[in-house]
This record gives sequence, structure tokens and C-alpha cells, in this order.
Amino acid sequence: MTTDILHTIVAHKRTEIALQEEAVSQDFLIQQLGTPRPSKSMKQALAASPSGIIAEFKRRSPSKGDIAPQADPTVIVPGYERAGASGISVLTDPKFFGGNLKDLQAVRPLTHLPVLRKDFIVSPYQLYQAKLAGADVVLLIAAALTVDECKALGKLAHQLEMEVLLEIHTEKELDYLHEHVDLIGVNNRNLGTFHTDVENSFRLARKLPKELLWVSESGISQPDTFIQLREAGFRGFLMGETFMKTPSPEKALSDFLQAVAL
Ligand SMILES: O=C(O)c1ccccc1NCC(=O)[C@H](O)[C@H](O)COP(=O)(O)O
Repeated sequence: MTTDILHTIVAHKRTEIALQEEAVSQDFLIQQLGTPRPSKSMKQALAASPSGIIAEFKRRSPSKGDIAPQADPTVIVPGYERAGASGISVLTDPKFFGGNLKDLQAVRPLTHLPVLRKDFIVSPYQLYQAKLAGADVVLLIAAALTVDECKALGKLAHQLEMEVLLEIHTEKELDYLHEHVDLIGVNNRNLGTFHTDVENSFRLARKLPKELLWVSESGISQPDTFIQLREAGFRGFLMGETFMKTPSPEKALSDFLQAVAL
């Protein structure tokens, strides 16, 4: 089921990709792959971390508008690593989030952490782009795909040695699980209404497969909530706005980790 904003974003995404493909063909991207650099495992990094925060670089969003429109990822991302992030997420969507694949490319050599390409992935073309830009993980959003598309994209991501974070919002979307999923993300944000409720993670936790690593996504700002989510079994926490809206995302993350005593 697609919701309105998601529908709009995905429709625009298809146009964006078609234009990019006109300029640079998929065959050309494949030729450029050569011998790719080995990937870093987000799953292992989160499982080994006492905190598990995937700190996100996000300039703006459909729900909040401008958050940090002038932010520079080459400043923010090394700061996140110094502060103790376990992984990095870079929003690469230009129109709705003010991001760019170049942001991901720019931070790749500046961090040892696994990097997630956070975008609305609907085409193999975007997976080749992600690999070339240096992503270790890609997001597949159940609500933006059919089950077959999700499986085919997951399979290709694995062939390209990238991990797959499958994002769900409802129990029904557990039908999207397949053998090429490494991490399961529960989005606390309803993409139709933008209403954000971390209860969604607690509700769905009872249904999530034990063999996958669980990530709670969106709207996490309170140390108490974070601690309760860890107690419920989540080992990854995708957090953007809480840090990006402050003058120093590095300090905000460092303070947050101190508040949860990690
Ligand atoms: O953030 C939005 O408004 C949004 C709207 C529509 C689709 C996706 C959206 N966000 C993408 C994300 O996944 C979040 O940036 C990520 O989960 C972090 O959320 P937050 O900590 O609330 O910034």
C-alpha cells in the first residue's frame, strides 16, 4: 500500500532516475564497478555496539521542511564518528530531502563506519549508483515496492556485496521478508500522515524475526525511549532530526550517548 507522499516521492524518483539514465547508462555504471572496495557490515557494527546509533545526515524533510539546509556532510559525518555513532545514514534524495549522491561519495573516505544510502530505491540503477558511491547498505521500503521488486532488488544488492535494510511500518509488510534481508527497520513515522509514534516499534517487536537485526527508525529523541527500545530487543536506532536540528550534531549525539550512559 502506498501512501500519498510516498506515492509522490516515488513517482518523482522514477522521473529522476530516467533522466540520470539518459545522461549515464546503467551499462556504463556496471563498467565502472571494476573491483569494488570491500563492504563494511552494518549488521555486525550494530550487533557489536553497546549503543547502535545510525546517525543520519539530513538537510530537510517533507514533514519538517528545512532542518539544516547549509549543512556540510564532510563536517557532520566525521563529527558523528568522533561522538560514537555505530553507523552513518546519508539521505541522497535531492528534491524532498536536499541530499545528493555526492554527499555520500564525499563522506566515504572520511569515515570507518558502515554507510547507508537512504533513498527511495525502486530501480537496479540506484543500486549500482550506491555501490559506486561507496554505500555498504541500502534501504528497501516495503510500502514503495511490490514483493517481487523488493526481492529482486535485495538479490542484486547482495550480488553487489551491500547489505539490505528492509523498512516496514505495518505487520502486513512482514510479507516482504525474503532471504536477501539483513536488517529489519520499523519506521515509527506514518508516511501518510507524518504522525510519529515509537509505540509502533514496541508493537511490531513481538512479530519480528529473531535472526534479523532490528532497527527502530524515526522520531527517537528521548534517552528513556532509547533505553526501552534496547530492552525490547532493538539493536539499531536510525536518528536524524534530533541531532541535525542542533548547532552541533556531534555534541548532540555525544550528549545523547552520555544520557543513556553509553
Ligand atoms: O523525515 C520525513 O519527514 C520523511 C517523510 C517521508 C518519507 C521519509 C521520511 N524520512 C526518512 C527517514 O527515514 C528518516 O529521515 C529517518 O528515519 C530518521 O528520522 P528522524 O530521526 O525522525 O529524523
